[in-house]
Amino acid sequence: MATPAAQAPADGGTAARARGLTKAYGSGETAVLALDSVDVDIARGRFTAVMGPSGSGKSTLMHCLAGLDTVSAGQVWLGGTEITGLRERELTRLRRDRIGFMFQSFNLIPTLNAAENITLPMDIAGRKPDAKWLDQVIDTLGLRDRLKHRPAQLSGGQQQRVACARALASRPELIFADEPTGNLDSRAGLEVLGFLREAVDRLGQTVVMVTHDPGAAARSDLVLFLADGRMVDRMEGPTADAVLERMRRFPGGGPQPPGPDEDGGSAGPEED
Ligand SMILES: Nc1ncnc2c1ncn2[C@@H]1O[C@H](COP(=O)(O)OP(=O)(O)OP(=O)(O)O)[C@@H](O)[C@H]1O
Repeated sequence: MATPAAQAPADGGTAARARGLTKAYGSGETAVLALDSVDVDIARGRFTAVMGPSGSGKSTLMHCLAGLDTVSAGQVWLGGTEITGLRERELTRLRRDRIGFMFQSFNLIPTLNAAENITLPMDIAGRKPDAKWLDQVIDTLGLRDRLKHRPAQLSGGQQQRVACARALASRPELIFADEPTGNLDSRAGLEVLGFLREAVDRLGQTVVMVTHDPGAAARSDLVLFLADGRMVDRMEGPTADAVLERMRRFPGGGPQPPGPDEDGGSAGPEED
């Protein structure tokens, strides 16, 4: 089926929307259909997790929703703006002004201190941060006494908190977090998830997080499940056990939880 026409895009309650989103890599015999006609609505002011087996298309979905990758077919809107079809220059500006990013590797600049890292994207854009908002973000993330520290002088969890503050600094319409706890031990990971949760609950932000960790997904409001490039299920009000159980039903056995004696076993029964 052809993708639907560019009709009324996002309503007030939708931060991002995709219709018929299709992404193929390569061509001919080596072509991979990473996303196969995905329809998705990301609700404003909510914390949405994206899960699925390895290779199911989670990162590709995030990249296409964030305008980091082109689509093969279908349409994507950020708020009321259709981003499919925008030129690279417009996309760069849109990403800079309207989206915040957090990655597994914190991507901080080693020579800048925490405060400078937090405001760097805005500095590059020539925009002045809203001082009141920035104060609120810094206090929410507990970074007040770390602002003069450079990344090497911070723990992994603190570095990810700085990355979180950087993503929040411009008060973006949408924050994309790709495995934000992937490089953290379980305690620091839980802390960062707590801050993302607070960013949604206290600061009214919208977060989309790709994760392999059922415990992390349990902090979200809604889990979307991808398999073979298709949106196959959704779970409101997830618990770690329910997510783990759902993942186990995928062929191949679901997520890759850490080993029993490693940190990060947040899929355990104590976690919720
Ligand atoms: N640049 C690329 N070139 C070719 N194939 C790609 C490329 N990026 C992703 N793919 C393929 O697209 C499919 C989806 O990949 P994607 O990284 O989105 O999955 P994922 O669910 O995020 O996986 P993981 O959980 O392992 O990170 C996979 O089969 C992958 O091999």
